[in-house]
Amino acid sequence: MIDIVTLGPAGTFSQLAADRMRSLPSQKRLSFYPTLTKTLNAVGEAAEIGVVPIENILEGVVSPVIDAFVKRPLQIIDEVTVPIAFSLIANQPNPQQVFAQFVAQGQCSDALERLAVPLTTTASNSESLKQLLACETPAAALVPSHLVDTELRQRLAWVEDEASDSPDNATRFIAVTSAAQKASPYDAVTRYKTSFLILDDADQPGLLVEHLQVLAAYKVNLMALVSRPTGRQFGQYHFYLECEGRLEDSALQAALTLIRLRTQVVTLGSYPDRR
Ligand SMILES: O=C(O)C(=O)C[C@]1(C(=O)O)C=C[C@@H](O)C=C1
Repeated sequence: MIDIVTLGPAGTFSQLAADRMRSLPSQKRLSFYPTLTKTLNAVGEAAEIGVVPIENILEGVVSPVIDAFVKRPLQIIDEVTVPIAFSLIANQPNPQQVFAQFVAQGQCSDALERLAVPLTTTASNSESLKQLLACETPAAALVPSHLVDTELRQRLAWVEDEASDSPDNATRFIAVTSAAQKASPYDAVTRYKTSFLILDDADQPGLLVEHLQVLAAYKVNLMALVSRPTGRQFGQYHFYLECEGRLEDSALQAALTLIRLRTQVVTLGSYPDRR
């Protein structure tokens, strides 16, 4: 039995993602951690694999995950995209506050604006439901629609389904293992992608352009480029990149070797492209 950690409590979209991640065995033991940082810290310690969100189609990258990679690089071994549907629910007719997870707030901004009550930020969407159920004063919560079953509906004052800003809302999740563990073997028919970090330790004019020109010269197709502040000085950034292909591909290898001459590159693994 393989041990997997993800964001809890049970019922998060992260749990759905762990259940749907193709390369993970169906026989697995899932443990839940209260925050994304704690989940990632448990990988390689309490569990072999972690499942975390990396990008939402409306909100962009999940910054705590990218920032955690800068501190401790893990290996991405697989990804899955999960459609995200939210319901806004209330325990009594006139809610005076609303519980909502920090990433979910940005995905349901219209519904929250219409409700116009103070927000209490939670660490996960299941936590928002838990807090609402424990609340005795009139309150609302933004919760995953798959958690609002018939029994819960009967206990609520009202339910607004389709609370996302877009019906196309979706989040991409990744499965990560500690760098010491080996990723699953490659096969010839699967399309792969590779993630890596370029760490800013030599800020100078044109540095990013030069790195991108190297990738272009070797015909490495970029799929994502995200900057995150280093937290040390304004204007200093780390970059998270995704590109087509595997680390073993000679073009990507050559490009990264050249980029490494100028700055620090941290590879985060090659894994199946499940778009
Ligand atoms: O709270 C959850 O249900 C999660 O799985 C976390 C998370 C995230 O942080 O991105 C995942 C998907 C949704 O986009 C919103 C929240």
